[in-house]
Amino acid sequence: MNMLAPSPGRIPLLRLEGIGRFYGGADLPTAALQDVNLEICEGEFVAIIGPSGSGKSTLLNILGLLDRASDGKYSINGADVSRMAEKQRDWLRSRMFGFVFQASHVIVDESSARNAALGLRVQGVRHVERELEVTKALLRVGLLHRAGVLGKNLSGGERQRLALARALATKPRILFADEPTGNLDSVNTQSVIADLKALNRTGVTIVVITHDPIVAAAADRQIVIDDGRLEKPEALGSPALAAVHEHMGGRPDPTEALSPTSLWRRLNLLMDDVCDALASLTSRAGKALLLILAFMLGSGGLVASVGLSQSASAQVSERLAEAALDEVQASRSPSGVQPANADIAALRGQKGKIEDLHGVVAVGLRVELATSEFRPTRFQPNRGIQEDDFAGSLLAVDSTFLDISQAVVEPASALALLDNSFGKPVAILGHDTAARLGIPSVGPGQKIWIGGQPVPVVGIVQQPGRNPVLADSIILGISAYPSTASDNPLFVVRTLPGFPAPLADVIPLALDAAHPEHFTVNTVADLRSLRKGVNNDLGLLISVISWLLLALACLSAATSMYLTVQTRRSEIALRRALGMSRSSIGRMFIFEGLLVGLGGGLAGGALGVLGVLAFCLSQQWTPVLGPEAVWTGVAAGAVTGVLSATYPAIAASKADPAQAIRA
Ligand SMILES: Nc1ncnc2c1ncn2[C@@H]1O[C@H](COP(=O)(O)OP(=O)(O)OP(=O)(O)O)[C@@H](O)[C@H]1O
Repeated sequence: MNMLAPSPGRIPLLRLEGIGRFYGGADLPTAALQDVNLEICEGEFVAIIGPSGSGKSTLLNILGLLDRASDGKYSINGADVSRMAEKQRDWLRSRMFGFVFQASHVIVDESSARNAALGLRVQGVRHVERELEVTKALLRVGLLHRAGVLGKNLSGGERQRLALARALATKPRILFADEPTGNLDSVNTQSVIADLKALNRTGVTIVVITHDPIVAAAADRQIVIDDGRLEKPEALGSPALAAVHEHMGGRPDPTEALSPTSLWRRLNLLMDDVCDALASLTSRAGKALLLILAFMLGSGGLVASVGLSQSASAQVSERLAEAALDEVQASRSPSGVQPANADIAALRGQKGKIEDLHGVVAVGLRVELATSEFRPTRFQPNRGIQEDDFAGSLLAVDSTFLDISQAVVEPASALALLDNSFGKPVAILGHDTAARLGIPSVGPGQKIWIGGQPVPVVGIVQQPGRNPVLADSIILGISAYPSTASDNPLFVVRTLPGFPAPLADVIPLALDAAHPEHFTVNTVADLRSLRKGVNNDLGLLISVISWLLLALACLSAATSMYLTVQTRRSEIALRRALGMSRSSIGRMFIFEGLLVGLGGGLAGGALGVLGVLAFCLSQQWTPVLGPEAVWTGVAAGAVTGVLSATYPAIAASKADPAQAIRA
């Protein structure tokens, strides 16, 4: 039967007056709908039919508040919803409407039960109630046994029934169905028709778009649309309807139901957003893990770098604190007169002058030689053996210098050779250097080459004491060192406790009474300020690198999330269609970013702490890692996670449901 006019005695639930929908610019508009007048009453089963491109989906989208008309007025239960705010339209969709779309939109990575609960979740229904309603709805469409199956593993017919269950669960007043039997065989088609009819018998208004004559015939009324116009335009406001309105005592405003959202409901919705974000991440576990890894590297690097610089700083402080009480270092001022090759006798003379001063315990001598000039090698040069350049320090020292440094040298007898090696140079290796050169212990015939000359290795520094540089040095005896004019000898003076400051003034005078300015004396206090400077520079460098790592993690996560938003367009459209607000969609993605960032931050924090512990253990340092370093890592992960999700979240919340649902 073809009933173009509403049956008398029914309530006009939906009313379109002069509705037009135009696409394209103002200069060349394309009309998808023109001057549509239509009334649909409560409890009706209406089929909208017409050729392809005639405007059926456009009409359904306007009726379902997924799209806004360009012209005319749309009222629901008498209230004009054409200019209604987006939030109120979302609310009406979630409370009054159910949707079954042509492509049987379901969230493919979520279970049937979660899919069926989506509308209830948007309504803010509590979990216990939700489970009950979902069970009832799945039972009704015969899908309860498939409750745990993922959407992607359902057949076309099952997906269509799942979409129906999702709509049924919310107990809608109106069900909009766009080609609900489009992809189904005749058995499934009959089953969907039976479901729709049964639903209609319970009082639900049904508006269905269909090409299928069997579905159209099942409806009470067929509305034919062609080229954007109703084939038989309806006269609005029939006397029968006016009487009904009068009987109802005016037109109830559906917005009356928009009660202020309670705090409890808000919290509930927020928790749901977090659960959605979690579910979405766990259903794409591989991708989520990669993102977490990116944030983990960034924040782990940050925690490790903060911890390592703190530990290194503490290590240096410890050594300086030891030295501060009883050590000064004297050297020629840069402006001082450069002598001809500093001969060893002259140096010993100067050393003696310092030793004679009151408060001096011992004086060590050290000259740093240029490795570029002396080119230390393990094997004889020019014999075709390729060796890396030596990266440590090449020092010429006397035994007192090593004593003052509290270095442990094995064998101890090697120390004496430093001061007198019978005119031939000898070398002691720092233990790192020895390991690198493949000389684990001292033995007959062990030698290295310096300046093209063989130099026997007579000892190994097992512990560098106060002077960590010694571990990575080649130490020559000062008695036979090849002095050059560019050398600047350093006198390291061990003093009685408390004497560094007065000796700092006296030593230059003792060395050259006429020109004390030719000598500079550093107390360890001076070195402290130097250390501070070095630490600041080092800390800055490390934190710049770590923030750079985090920024990269943020960028890669933002790109990945943006791509995810694109692939989830139909899911986003579905959520919007079911009444989820734009802000809720945005929040869901922000929470995804937050969770990924937090996960990465926590894992990175743990990794950073372990890294610092392992490094400090290997260096025999005391690890120093304040809790703020760990929290910085976690907070950095969380903040960058949210930042990375911001643009994708905005893009997701702006998605137009009417457009995306067609995809
Ligand atoms: N976003 C859009 N921009 C431009 N034109 C559009 C847009 N959406 C729909 N149209 C046009 O509006 C007209 C009506 O489209 P609509 O999808 O409503 O038709 P339909 O009857 O549902 O078609 P079908 O049965 O093939 O799904 C068509 O000519 C279509 O090309």
